[in-house]
Amino acid sequence: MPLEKKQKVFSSYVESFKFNWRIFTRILGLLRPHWFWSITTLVCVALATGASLVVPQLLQWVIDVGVRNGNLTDLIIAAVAILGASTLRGLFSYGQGYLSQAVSNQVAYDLRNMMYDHLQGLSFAYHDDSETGQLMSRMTVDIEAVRNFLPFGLMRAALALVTFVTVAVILFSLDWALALVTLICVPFLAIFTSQVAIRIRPIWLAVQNENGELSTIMQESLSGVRVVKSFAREEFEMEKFDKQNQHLRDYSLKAMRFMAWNQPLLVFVLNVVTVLVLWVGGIAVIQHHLSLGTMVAVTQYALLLATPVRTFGFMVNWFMRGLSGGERIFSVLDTKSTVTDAPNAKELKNIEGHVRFEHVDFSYARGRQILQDVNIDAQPGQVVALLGVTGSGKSTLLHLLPRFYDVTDGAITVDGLDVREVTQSTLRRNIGLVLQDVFLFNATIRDNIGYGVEHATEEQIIAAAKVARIHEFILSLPDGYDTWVGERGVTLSGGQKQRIAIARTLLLNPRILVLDDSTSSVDMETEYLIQQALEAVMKGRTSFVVASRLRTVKNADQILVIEDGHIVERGTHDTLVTQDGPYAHLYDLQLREQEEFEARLLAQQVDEDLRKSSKGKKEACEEEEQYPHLDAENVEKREAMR
Ligand SMILES: Nc1ncnc2c1ncn2[C@@H]1O[C@H](COP(=O)(O)OP(=O)(O)OP(=O)(O)O)[C@@H](O)[C@H]1O
Repeated sequence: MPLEKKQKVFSSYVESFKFNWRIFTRILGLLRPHWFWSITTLVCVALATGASLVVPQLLQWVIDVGVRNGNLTDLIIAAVAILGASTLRGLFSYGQGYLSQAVSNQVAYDLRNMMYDHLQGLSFAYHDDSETGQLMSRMTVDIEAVRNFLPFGLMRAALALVTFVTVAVILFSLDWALALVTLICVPFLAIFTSQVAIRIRPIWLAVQNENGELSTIMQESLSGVRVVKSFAREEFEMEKFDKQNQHLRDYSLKAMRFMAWNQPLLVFVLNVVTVLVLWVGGIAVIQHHLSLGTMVAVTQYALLLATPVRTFGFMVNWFMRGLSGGERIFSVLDTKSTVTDAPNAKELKNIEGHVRFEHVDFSYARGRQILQDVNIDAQPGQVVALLGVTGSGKSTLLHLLPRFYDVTDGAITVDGLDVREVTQSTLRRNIGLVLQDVFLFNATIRDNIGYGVEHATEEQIIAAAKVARIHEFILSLPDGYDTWVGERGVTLSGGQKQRIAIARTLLLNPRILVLDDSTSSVDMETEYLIQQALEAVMKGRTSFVVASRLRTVKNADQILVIEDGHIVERGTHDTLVTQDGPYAHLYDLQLREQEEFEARLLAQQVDEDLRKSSKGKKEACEEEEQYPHLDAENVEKREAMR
């Protein structure tokens, strides 16, 4: 190999060693809170090793002194001492086994919490880029690898080290020549093990990555099972899964093949050492250079090395697996959230709800500019409706207010305070959100409505459900508020989920409301009910509403028309509808049909009521009370249609 290449290989080994060392010391750092039990475990390791090392010494003594002198008392003393040492060894081994498992389970518990808390704290931008399956595999498979690293990797390594060092010292004190013969395997083991460790590490990392990929595929196809089935793509999904499964199997087999070579080779080396000890020691005994007791003791010590040597391969395996798991875990833990609380972040309390967007620009991490020079001044209690074609940036704009993402330029203020200067928790507590994708937890309806408010009372939950017009429906279910909604609320219709989400937000009683198309999947009648409720709820609260429904737009204090990230028009319905601008265009395109449909629907309902009624005039008056949302314009239209 040319010198330059050799240097390259060497420096890559050094780099890999440094990297592994860093991960190793970080894993060791996880033991810091459990230092007492970790040290107790090490003491148990040392004592168990000590107890087992006494036995060959006793054997030497009983052969060389007791047997030679024919002293039965010596034999009895040796037997009792050996039994005692064995009992102590058993007890300390139990302590070491139990404590190392207890400590490692505690570390795994801490890691799971650290990872979960960290993931909860990471911004939307991180979650946009990461795969759920990979994160889940880090939370399970990788943490398990670190958990096993401690008892099977670290403790065994400690045991092996203590045994090697002590046996070496004792052997040299007994007979230096035999000691050299016995320990001849050590340099071989050191080189061999480091080679195995360096090669097996990337294989384990690949196994763990493939595992994450497999989890991602599984998670995606299970949560998207309806799409898979509706497109009859089961075969495709099965093949995709099988392919990934094959990758995982192949990498696992590669790792196992490596380890399978490792084990017999180590045992072979051990057997060669035993034969050498018997050969060299036997000749020395025959030539009277060595006592029989010493030779038996040396053979026993060589055998004592057998256990750590035999499990060396196993230990290296767990060691490297733990390091790969640690690397994947720390890469998540080291990720800094792009949205964090400022060091002196203030609490946002008792706000009025004056919201301003000042020259706001925004683009997602890797992409074009989505919002440009957005200016909004929403006075406390105002309703701001956002209108625009799909992809124009309405949801993005709403996501900036609770700091799901930070603006790229400009500022957003609440009561004059920049949202980046207040704590995220108090900011979000003041903003009630009903997002486009309604997400319900796999819990009861009561738990879902009460999600945002700790210790919400039954009365509060029912009151919110009533306002969101979902109470009657909930009562019609056999289990009422105790009905389990299934994963993501799968047992409910889109409209029912939305109303539960609205109730959940109402319970928060926020000063600022953000409603992203929250009534898009409800029928007209339900929408009226919800909108009536929301209008009452919006009173006194600053509200930002993505409007795809007529009533929201008409009643808004400000309508903002967004086109390709710019606000291109603003005003009220009455002013904008008369201008020949984008609003009038969008209104014609999206809303006029709704208006006419509504008017027709109402006219039909009223006609039906009148037909059914024997007291026509009286019914007509009642009808006005029944549909308070019927504005003058609709009444005119209805009359005209009649
Ligand atoms: N997490 C994201 N990462 C990168 N780009 C995104 C992300 N979310 C949205 N976008 C892009 O930003 C632009 C605006 O999207 P946004 O969801 O704000 O539009 P919208 O007006 O709310 O659309 P719709 O009415 O369909 O909900 C789109 O081009 C979209 O592709």
